[in-house]
Amino acid sequence: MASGGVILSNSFSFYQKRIVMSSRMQEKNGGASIPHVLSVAGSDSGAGAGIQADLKACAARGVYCSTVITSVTAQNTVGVQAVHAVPEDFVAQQLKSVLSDMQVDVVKTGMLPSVGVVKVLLQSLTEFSVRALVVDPVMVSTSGDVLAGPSILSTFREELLPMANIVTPNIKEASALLGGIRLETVADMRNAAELLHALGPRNVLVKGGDLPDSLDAVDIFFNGERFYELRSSRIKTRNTHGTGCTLASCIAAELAKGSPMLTAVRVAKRYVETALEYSKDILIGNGIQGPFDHLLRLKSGSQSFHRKDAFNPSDLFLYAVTDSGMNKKWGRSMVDAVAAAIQGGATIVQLREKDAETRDFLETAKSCLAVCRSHGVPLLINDRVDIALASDADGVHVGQSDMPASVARTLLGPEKIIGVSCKTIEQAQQAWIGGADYIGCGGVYSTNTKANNPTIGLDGLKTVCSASKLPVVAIGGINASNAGTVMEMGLPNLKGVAVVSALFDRENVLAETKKLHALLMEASSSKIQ
Ligand SMILES: Cc1ncc(COP(=O)(O)OP(=O)(O)O)c(N)n1
Ligand SMILES: Cc1nc(C(=O)O)sc1CCOP(=O)(O)O
Ligand SMILES: [Mg+2]
Repeated sequence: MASGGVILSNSFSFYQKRIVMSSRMQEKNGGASIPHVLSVAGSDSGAGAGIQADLKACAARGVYCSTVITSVTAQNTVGVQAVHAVPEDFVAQQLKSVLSDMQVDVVKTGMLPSVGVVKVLLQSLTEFSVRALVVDPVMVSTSGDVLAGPSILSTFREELLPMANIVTPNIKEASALLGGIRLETVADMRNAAELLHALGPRNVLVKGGDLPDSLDAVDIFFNGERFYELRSSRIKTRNTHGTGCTLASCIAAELAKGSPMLTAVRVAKRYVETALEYSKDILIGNGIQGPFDHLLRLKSGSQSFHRKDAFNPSDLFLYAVTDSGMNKKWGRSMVDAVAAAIQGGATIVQLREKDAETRDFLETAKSCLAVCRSHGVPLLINDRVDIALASDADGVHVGQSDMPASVARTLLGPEKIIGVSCKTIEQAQQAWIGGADYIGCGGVYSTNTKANNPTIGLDGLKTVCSASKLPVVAIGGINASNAGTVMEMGLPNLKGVAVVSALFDRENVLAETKKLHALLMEASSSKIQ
């Protein structure tokens, strides 16, 4: 065992052993190994910190996380109400169960409530080799509750820190580990990092989040040779419960993936910053310090998260597809055009901006989204999955030469809407397999809006509709004079019509949309399914 770290993290012998082991396992089980962090920490019933935060952080970073629970806390956003320590021999049993069976890359520690638990852990680490040990020296919760008594300090200093590849104290913890020295400035933090490093860990990260009077959050990273001042903007939010656990877990996760230490720290900091920014307004619990959202999904005000159904096929009834050329020609902005279409009865909108600069497209998408959201009308983006993601639009529409639906689904997740253009039964089948929500089928009639677009006619539409497992919207040359005919055919799965020029290559978008809407209502009153 190398001193000052569990095992040489870049040791050739480790990698050799790992490769041999994993290829043997792969031969045996036909599987691939994935980076693995073992979290040895306490449970937080409020799930903002502790084991629960570690699991979420590792999941968010794409790393497997196993757990050894050292203590069970009754805890919420107000504070820690009770602590129940897990017996030391049972902590030992959990360690053995995990380490004897699974190839753990990195061990990350959080709440270690007794000297006995630290010793049990150290014993396990001599029996089972891992690549790195990340020590988050949890002593006081963010609410101020004491989670590890002073008796443990000397064990931390003398036995645990010398084994650590990195230790990540906040200012209070760094001060406690160093016998109560005052830490009030960045210079004090540098000094503390150096003193802590002398205790044996290979790297030290002193977190300055609690440093008074600083505009940005400064952390000091010291690797024994160089100091790094890692600065990030201070995010104003009550939702900071669990940031320490998360940061340490994220460092462990990046190390498990093979990153060098400084990279792992930088990535972890950026991840925590992003998560805090993303969840700065969410409200969970009534206490002064709330949890944040590791998976960046609960963003306050995000209508898409709260949407009950990801997609309602009847939204395809009157599908307005924009065209910037047409709107420019008639001297109106995209947002005004979309607002008028919605007012006239459009039930779904697609932004089809073929020539827009990316930045302009994104801004337009955001503005149109605000209008659509305020009316409960879904907004899809034509072709550009990146714009859909960046604007948080409700989904995308892709064609046969765009990104495949299955890839778009992977990128957008299960809740977004995906539409695919199909002219044949095979394409419709493929769209269904790829995870699309609906298909656009055309050109039903010839069109000047899309160049070189083969017309499949009403017969082609009928063929695809009859075979489709997905709802269908008809497109191509549809206007007030033929929409009734299309809908009155009563084709299976046909839910509506998608229209560009009949709405937007007109002077009065509102009036044209109203007219088409009324026609569709009439035609569908007996026919639409
Ligand atoms: C509802 C709807 N159906 C079909 C299309 C056409 O998509 P695609 O084939 O990708 O062609 P472009 O629109 O990208 O030129 C559509 N946009 N919407
Ligand atoms: C964008 C588009 N896709 C089509 C397809 O057949 O897949 S036809 C088309 C253009 C539709 O415009 P208009 O309503 O002005 O005819
Ligand atoms: Mg396309």
